[in-house]
Amino acid sequence: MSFFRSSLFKIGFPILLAILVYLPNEQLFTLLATYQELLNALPYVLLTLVLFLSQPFNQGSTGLVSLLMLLGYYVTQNWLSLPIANDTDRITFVLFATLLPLNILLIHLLPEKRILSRFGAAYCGFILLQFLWVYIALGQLALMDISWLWQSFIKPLPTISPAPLVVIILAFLLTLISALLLLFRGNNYEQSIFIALLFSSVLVLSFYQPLMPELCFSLAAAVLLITIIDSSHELAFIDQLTELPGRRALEIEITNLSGLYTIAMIDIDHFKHFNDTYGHRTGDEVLRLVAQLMSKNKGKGKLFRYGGEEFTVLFKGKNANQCMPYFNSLRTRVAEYDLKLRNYKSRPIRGGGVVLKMKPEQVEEESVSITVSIGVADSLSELSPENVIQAADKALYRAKNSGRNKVTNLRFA
Ligand SMILES: Nc1nc2c(ncn2[C@@H]2O[C@H](COP(=O)(O)OP(=O)(O)OP(=O)(O)O)[C@@H](O)[C@H]2O)c(=O)[nH]1
Repeated sequence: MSFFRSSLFKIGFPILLAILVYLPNEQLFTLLATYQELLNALPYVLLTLVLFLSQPFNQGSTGLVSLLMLLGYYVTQNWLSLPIANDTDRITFVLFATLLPLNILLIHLLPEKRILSRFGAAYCGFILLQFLWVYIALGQLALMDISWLWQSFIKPLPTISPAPLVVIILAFLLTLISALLLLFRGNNYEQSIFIALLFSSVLVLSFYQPLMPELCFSLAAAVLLITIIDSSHELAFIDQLTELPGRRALEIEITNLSGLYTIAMIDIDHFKHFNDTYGHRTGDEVLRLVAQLMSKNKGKGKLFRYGGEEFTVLFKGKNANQCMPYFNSLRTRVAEYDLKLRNYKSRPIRGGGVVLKMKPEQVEEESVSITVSIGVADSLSELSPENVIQAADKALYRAKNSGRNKVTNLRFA
């Protein structure tokens, strides 16, 4: 699951789709041509769906992206019908191919606010102004001889696109910028911007290929839809701090449990003391680190953040006895991990790993060790998953009372 949430996948998957669309495939085009009317309507349907979903799911930027894509698709269907023959058509295409990617990239600078708000109304006004400007500019240009433009620096690429090379390069450059932002910051709305820019660029590059607007806008909308659903799922079920599935995910998981399974409750020892000594922020980093350590050493178990400094591991198809080696090794790995706290008192706030921007001589290092207590129970002696969790909790209590840094199973205690 973490691979599908990685920036690499979020960038790689849309690129793969974009390449597939770009590669000419006669048979596919012939097949799709028979569904022309359906294909014409598909981007409108999908993008409107994304636009509406962005409101309750609080994904304002994705809403803005879908609004721009809707308008972009409308322009391709009504203002840019092929063949693009005269100067006005060409300049319309150049304006479309420049303004759409620029407006999409601009969303990076805007606040993440819902469309149905004063902000959304102001944004719609801003877009309307651009349409007005384009309308007036096109009217003026129609009265002038602008043929010289095509001979000089904005020469269109004759066979593949009505856009000049410089506009195509601009579109891909903006896509690259958004890919880098997505790679280094990884926010969900950045993925929406990247998807829209990528498919707009492919469209600008290959506008003369059959069904390109329909395919590019439909695919962009489909990936946006997946993104919006996935980020809502993430918000609901994934713990933001540790990036592990949270308590709600566990609750849903246990409603589907049956047969043989083992549940372990894992609690970091003396974490209150740790927080009091090193501060809450360092405590957060430690929680994240312990989560990573446990993810690497959980065997085939499924790990959840139960809440606070407590985690849960679920093993399906195994009894407690069979799982004990995993839990013992997990406990040992955490206890043996040499946790280095670097200048924790003056550490700046961070988003991911430990960030230090200090001269080496200013860095103070302190080694601390963290231990965990683990309580284990299985479905062999309990009636329901809730009972198994309660039994694991009791076992954890026993582990704490018998000195901590222990794995306890009440059946064998
Ligand atoms: N930094 C940080 N602290 C948290 C978080 N959630 C819970 N805590 C802290 O975890 C501590 C839990 O303390 P206790 O329940 O008393 O347990 P403990 O100190 O670990 O002691 P034992 O469990 O008995 O070993 C409290 O200080 C909470 O504030 C979190 O997300 N971040």
